[in-house]
Amino acid sequence: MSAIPPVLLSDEPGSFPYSVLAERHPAIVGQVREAFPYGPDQHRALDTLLENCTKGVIEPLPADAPGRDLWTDWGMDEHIGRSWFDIPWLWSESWFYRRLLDAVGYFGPGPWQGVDPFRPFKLAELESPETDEELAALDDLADRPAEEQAEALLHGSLWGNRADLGFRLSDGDAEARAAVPALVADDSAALRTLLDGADTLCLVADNAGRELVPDLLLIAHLLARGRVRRAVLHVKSHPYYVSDATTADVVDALRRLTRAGGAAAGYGRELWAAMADGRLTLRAHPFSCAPLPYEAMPDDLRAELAGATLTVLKGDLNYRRLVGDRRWPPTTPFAEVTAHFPGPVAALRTLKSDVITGLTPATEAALVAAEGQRWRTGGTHALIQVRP
Ligand SMILES: O=P(O)(O)OC[C@@]1(O)O[C@H](CO)[C@@H](O)[C@@H]1O
Repeated sequence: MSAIPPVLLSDEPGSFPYSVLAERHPAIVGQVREAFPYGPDQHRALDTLLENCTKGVIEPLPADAPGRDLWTDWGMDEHIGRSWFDIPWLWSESWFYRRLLDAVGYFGPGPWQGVDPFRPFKLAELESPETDEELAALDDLADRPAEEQAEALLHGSLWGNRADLGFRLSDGDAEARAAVPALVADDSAALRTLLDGADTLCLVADNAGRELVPDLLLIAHLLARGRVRRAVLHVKSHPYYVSDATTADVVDALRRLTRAGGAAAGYGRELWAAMADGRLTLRAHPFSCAPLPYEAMPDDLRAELAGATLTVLKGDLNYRRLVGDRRWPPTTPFAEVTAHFPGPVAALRTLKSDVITGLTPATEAALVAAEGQRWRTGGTHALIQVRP
């Protein structure tokens, strides 16, 4: 068993975690503020949040705040009074989204209850010409052999993870940088074996829009071909990390598909029918927005995932939560750091933060020789890792 490195904090100026707290979060506050005709109370609360998240300390949730008990279970009391930069990065990031939702009145009561502050950005992406193009490409794919379709849809879902609005906010050039198609780790053969004839596939979604659409297409394909009997799509219980998918985002994506025409509409109808007959279900467990690694998941979720043939975790944040948000030596075996997970698990992720495991020494050496450490955070590399 490898030695366990400490969890990532955000206290090192110049590091990626530091930039997220010092730059990305203030930028998100600014964008949300501009996107809605908020009133003076909300503007004041956003000012307070901005000051607090960059210069202040963790302050307790009010006694009557919704979800306060959960946050107490998730370690709030031990962080109170400490700088956001000195506590685990994973924790302070989740806290930021929680406090942002408080500031705009998301948890209510009041007229802004349930109004997703990120919805305008998510909808803009769903309506973008890029989404049109991606959906139109499905018409050509429809004539290809089933295996080729499955492969294309799997890679669509994987690379869809580049479409992360939080990431693009703090890295304006991200989209223009060319992706490197060769995966840094590729267990897709093991993934195919697990998916073939699977009873239950749990897919833990990441971003809405241009990531969720290909996730849904992949699920539709697997269900329609009978490769998977049923699928459970785990989404966030509330808006999170800007573009993370909620139930409302699934509904928007399904509507987008069904009105697209062509092959896309066929996928949309398949998914709509699968929702109706129970082959596709949604799950929004509160732990989906917890500031903790999956190793700490509660018993009910553990039991549920233990019953799945395979759980596929999408994206960078889920990867961090799966392996623990630690600076592992990159060659630490993936199977070792995911041994805690209650069943077979796969990660589909583009690399957008420092955490990485499961590389061969040769792969790591080649990446470092070519790019220094930029490959870790640039969003140009991707991986498929499986622990059967
Ligand atoms: O999980 P996702 O959408 O793939 O990526 C999330 C992300 O943009 O946000 C985190 C930093 O704020 C990092 O894990 C990563 O850069």
